[in-house]
This record gives sequence, C-alpha cells and structure tokens, in this order.
Amino acid sequence: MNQDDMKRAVARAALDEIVPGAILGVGTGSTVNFLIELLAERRDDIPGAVSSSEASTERLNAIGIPVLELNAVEHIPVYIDGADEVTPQGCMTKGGGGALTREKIIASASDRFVCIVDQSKLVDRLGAFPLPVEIIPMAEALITRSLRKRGGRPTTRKDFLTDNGNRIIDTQGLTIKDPVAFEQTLTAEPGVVTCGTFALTPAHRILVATPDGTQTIDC
Ligand SMILES: O=C(CO)[C@H](O)[C@H](O)COP(=O)(O)O
Repeated sequence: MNQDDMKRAVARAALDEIVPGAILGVGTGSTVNFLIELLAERRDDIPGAVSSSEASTERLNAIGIPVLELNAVEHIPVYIDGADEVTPQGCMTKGGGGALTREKIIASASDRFVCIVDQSKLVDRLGAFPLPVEIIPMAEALITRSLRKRGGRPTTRKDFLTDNGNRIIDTQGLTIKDPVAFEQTLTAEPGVVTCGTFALTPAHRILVATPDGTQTIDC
C-alpha cells in the first residue's frame, strides 16, 4: 500500500463521520482531495459545505456540493481535515498547503475536528515539520527575527500568497515542548495572522491509515 492508497483509505473511513443533513466543514490538501472525490457518493446527505480554501471550494463545486460562507452558517457539527503532524493528544502542525488561517477559523467554529492522516504524520512531539506562520507582509522581517530568537531557521515561502493575500514563513528546527503556550505566545505577536500549531483547536478524533487498516484515536 503506497501513501496515496493510505490517504484514499483514510478518506473513505472519514465518510462515517459525516452527520447527514448537516453542513460539513471541509479542509485542504491532498488527503482531503481524496475525501472530496468520495463526497460525491454522499451528496444527498450533505446540504452544503464550508470550505477552508479556494482550491477545496473549486473541487466541491465541481461535484455539486454547495459551498456556503461561514458567516451564513450557524452550526457545523464536524470539520474534516488533514495535518502535517499530529500527536496522539490531537495537537497538530498544519499549513503545509498554506490554508492554515481559514482552517483554524473553521476548526474553531465546528463542534468536532476529525483529523485524517496516513501513519507517517503521527508523531510524539511537534516540530519535525517546518512550522508555517501566516503573516501580514510588512511584519516579515520582524517575525523572522522573532522566530530566530525562538531557535528556529525561518524562510519565507517563495512565490506564494495565501487566499487572504498574506505571506507564509516556514520555520525549521523549533522545539515545541508546550504546544498550547507556544501557540498562545506566537499568535499574540503583532503581524502574525496565525501559526500552524493547532493546540487550542485540537483534533477530537484522529483517523490514521496504516497498511493494516485505519485506526481511530479519540483525543
Ligand atoms: O494544513 C493543510 C493545508 O494547509 C493540510 O491539511 C496539510 O498540509 C496536510 O496536507 P496533505 O493531506 O496534502 O498531506
């Protein structure tokens, strides 16, 4: 079983998380792309979706699932999204695809976050994956210095703007011992829109694809 087979398998397992008749929160990335393909089978159960990126919106529209503005929606029972790293406690690093800010907003608006990953993403501690931080462009040098002070090696993502028109700084080499404190302090820095550490909006359930089947971790 290769990585794409595992992504497809975990996406299929996530179909059981859909609440029929309710708005579904949909994330971004290659694992979610497999999910969106499969959502075509469940179109009648899904009156609409809230999407975390223009890319996912386009795919949802292509299969005929209406995409609603978050401002027009009162209740999202489930948000399904991938991650770049996730601990068994549900803390994640996200934003490899650059959609972290909208992802965090929808995660915070949803009752439950179901994280779908293949086994390569499950880690004991966050930090091996370079941390994405979305920033207001005029703060690039300021935040770069701050990330260096935290012990990291920051680089601005080349030729990339987020759906919100901002830049991303990716930082290697950070040690994130306390993800909650780390997220609180970094997101409090002026110029930071948000960071890819999801500790304040953790996953409630992780579906992990392995070659032997999909495992469920309730956090
Ligand atoms: O946070 C994300 C996008 O901003 C994705 O969930 C994360 O990058 C995982 O993507 P993939 O499923 O392609 O490995």
